[in-house]
Amino acid sequence: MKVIGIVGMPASGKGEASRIARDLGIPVVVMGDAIRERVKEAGLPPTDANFGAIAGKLRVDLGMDAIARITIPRIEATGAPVVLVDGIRGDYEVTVFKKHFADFTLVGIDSSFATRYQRLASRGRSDDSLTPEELRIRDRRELGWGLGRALEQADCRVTNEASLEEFAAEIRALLCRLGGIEE
Ligand SMILES: Nc1ncnc2c1ncn2[C@@H]1O[C@H](COP(=O)(O)OP(=O)(O)OP(=O)(O)O)[C@@H](O)[C@H]1O
Repeated sequence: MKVIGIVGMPASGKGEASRIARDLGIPVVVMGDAIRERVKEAGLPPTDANFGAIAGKLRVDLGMDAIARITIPRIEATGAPVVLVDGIRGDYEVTVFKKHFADFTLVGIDSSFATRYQRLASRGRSDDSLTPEELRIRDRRELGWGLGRALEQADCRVTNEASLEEFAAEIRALLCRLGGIEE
């Protein structure tokens, strides 16, 4: 099984990369879904603060790599030859995946703060930050989990500063190459 991990700052384009993977027939396992399910089970509203609190608690209770360990069976359950994992937030998680999957490639996505803020403001998901200060807080929280160190471990980097079409074409070509899929 080939496993491709996607890592990037909030609103850098990970979700778009996942959508392109699905279009190519590559199943996508979103690490945040395990958190979303737990927030729902706890009867809490789906806010950024609640996702952060539950994710933080899992890491305190079960270790910094808890969410990666919870995600491994979900990846294996797809039984697919190539799987994309979205939502890596820390270097501990990268270590878990590298150790568990012999063929693991980490793709880093780079977008500037200004670009991410602009895109987030127009996305309007229930947990989207709407002020620059809130995005700064989200960035700091994720960097605190080791996101910067995870990005440094990326096997390849894609910049997402131009149009969605350009980004999509670059991601599609990369996923085909990594997954051994004909374009
Ligand atoms: N190159 C681009 N041009 C225009 N819009 C883009 C581009 N890349 C991403 N977007 C849009 O920016 C928003 C954020 O992108 P996306 O949801 O993929 O980020 P993310 O990294 O998954 O975010 P999060 O970390 O919050 O889950 C989305 O509405 C997406 O459609």
